[in-house]
Amino acid sequence: MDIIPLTYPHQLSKENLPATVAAIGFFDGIHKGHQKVINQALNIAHNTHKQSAVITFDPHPSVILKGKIEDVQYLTPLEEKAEQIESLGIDRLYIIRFDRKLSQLAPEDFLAHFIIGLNVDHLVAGYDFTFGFKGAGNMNNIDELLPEPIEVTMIDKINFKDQKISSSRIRESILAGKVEEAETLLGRPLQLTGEVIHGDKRGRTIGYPTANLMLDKPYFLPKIGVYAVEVDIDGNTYFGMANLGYKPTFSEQRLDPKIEVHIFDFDQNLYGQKIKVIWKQFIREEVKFAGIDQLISQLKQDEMKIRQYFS
Ligand SMILES: Cc1cc2nc3c(=O)[nH]c(=O)nc-3n(C[C@H](O)[C@H](O)[C@H](O)COP(=O)(O)O)c2cc1C
Ligand SMILES: Nc1ncnc2c1ncn2[C@@H]1O[C@H](COP(=O)(O)OP(=O)(O)O)[C@@H](O)[C@H]1O
Repeated sequence: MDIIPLTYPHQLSKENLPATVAAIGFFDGIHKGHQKVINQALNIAHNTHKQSAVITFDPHPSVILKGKIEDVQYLTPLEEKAEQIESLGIDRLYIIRFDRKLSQLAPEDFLAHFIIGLNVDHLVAGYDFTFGFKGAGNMNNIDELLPEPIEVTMIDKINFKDQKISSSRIRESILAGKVEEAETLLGRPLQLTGEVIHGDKRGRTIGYPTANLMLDKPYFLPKIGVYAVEVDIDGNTYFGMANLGYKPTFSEQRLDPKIEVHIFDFDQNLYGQKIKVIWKQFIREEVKFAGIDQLISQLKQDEMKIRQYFS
């Protein structure tokens, strides 16, 4: 997949670009609804022997329009968004820099410059996609705003349990620890990868060694607590129990939560290895124990409960 960052104005000329079917949207999370839009563009491109593209924006418009500093918590930060889009099989990804100048572009100029100007002759978007100054362009008036006619395909909203699948709904699910619901809405497992680093070497002394992770990129983390997890090591899947938190029994810091996982029926050195952790179910809140014996007896209960969950 070619990744092409664009600003307004860009210097590309239509004549040098292939006829393209493009899906457009912010697409944070690349969830099931987004996948439907992108897959529709892919199918049309395949059937009409054209190139496929995704057109997206960075940063999120709210950063510019609502003056939020760049601390929007993305479900898929740009790098992961690009990876997800690539995995769907898209040929090129245009990333339009969303700045003040872009936000002031009239809807018809947006289409002329970023749709017609990129040789897009078939555009696919969700029913609620808006574009141009004050979001005045939308899927109802797009035909009148296009400087020349092209095909436009609108994808209806998709629901889960009578509610629209949206990035904000998924964010809420994850923050509430509802990781199985997030998996359903995302249409893929909620997971992260990191390198196993050294901890305090306490785990082995209490019968529960834990692989401590240094994450390889920023992730949208679930609620603090203990989870049943699947662990992927070199393509092999194991079951385990993870703690996402601060180890309040041993530490006072509350700023930077850490992830560690005890893998069932496993006894190998993992330091320096990359492992993948897939969140399966929230088990309990993290607590500050009076001492190490209370922690151990709770870990035994967690293990029983989680082994049962997986059996
Ligand atoms: C399943 C699981 C649950 C845990 N729950 C708690 C907890 O509720 N409170 C806490 O202070 N630490 C908790 N821990 C963290 C342990 O304190 C930690 O694994 C232990 O101190 C070993 O740390 P080390 O890997 O740095 O040696 C949990 C760890 C695991 C694997
Ligand atoms: N079942 C297991 N689950 C997790 N790590 C294990 C397991 N068995 C062995 N290990 C190894 O032990 C290390 C964790 O032991 P621990 O005493 O908790 O040390 P640390 O505090 O450095 O994480 C892991 O990084 C890994 O290399």
